[in-house]
Amino acid sequence: MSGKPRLTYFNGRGRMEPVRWLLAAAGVEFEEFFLETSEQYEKLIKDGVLMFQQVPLVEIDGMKMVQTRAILSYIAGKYNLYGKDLKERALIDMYVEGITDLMQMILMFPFSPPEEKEKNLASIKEKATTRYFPVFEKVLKQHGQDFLVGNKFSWADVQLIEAILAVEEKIPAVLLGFPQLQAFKIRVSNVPTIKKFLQPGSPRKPPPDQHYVETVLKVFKR
Ligand SMILES: N[C@@H](CCC(=O)N[C@@H](CS[C@H](CC=O)c1ccccc1)C(=O)NCC(=O)O)C(=O)O
Repeated sequence: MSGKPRLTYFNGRGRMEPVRWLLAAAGVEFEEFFLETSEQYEKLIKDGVLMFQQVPLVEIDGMKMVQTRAILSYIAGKYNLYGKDLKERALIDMYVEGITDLMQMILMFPFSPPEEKEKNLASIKEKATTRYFPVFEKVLKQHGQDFLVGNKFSWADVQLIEAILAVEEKIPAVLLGFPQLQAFKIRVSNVPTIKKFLQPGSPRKPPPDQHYVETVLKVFKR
């Protein structure tokens, strides 16, 4: 047992990517087990390791954690990325949940039928630019601080930078109307642990491709 957290998921972003980002932001190294076959998945279920027969699974501090939100909250709390008090934690929760709603659209995009892709991409652009990004542009403008909550680097900043980069992969000019977010992106990209995660060779996963989609569908026999 190396003592490092052990992540069980596909070799791709999916629901595990925010966990990789948060551990990396905290400067925590981790191991990964990549699900490739339905036999591996069924063995995890048979061994009683997946509480709800689902992944992500993160083995950390002697626990076999499932449910992405619970995993992320635990990591944020453990590595002091969850605000200084209950109110800052509530603000971080609101920001993270909002961004997660946007990321869910991006997560499911590769699984959408070809005839719906154009519509779904337009929907991602519309929600990012009219519902989600304006919130954080206003927060940064109003308090004029480097980070979203308590003028300290937190889980909310990690989730926002991940979302900005993911949306830019699909819509490169998306930040044009958001000068505060442009400055935020540069600032947070230069936080040493984030800078390292953004370099080649880090555990950050590439955008989902057809192989990833086919692997997921094969493992779940969909
Ligand atoms: N609340 C939970 C949910 C966790 C969850 O939906 N896990 C999935 C794999 S994620 C996968 C990959 C997406 O890129 C995906 C997700 C959706 C559709 C197809 C595949 C799963 O294990 N499905 C097996 C089943 O449900 O039988 C959490 O937040 O952790």
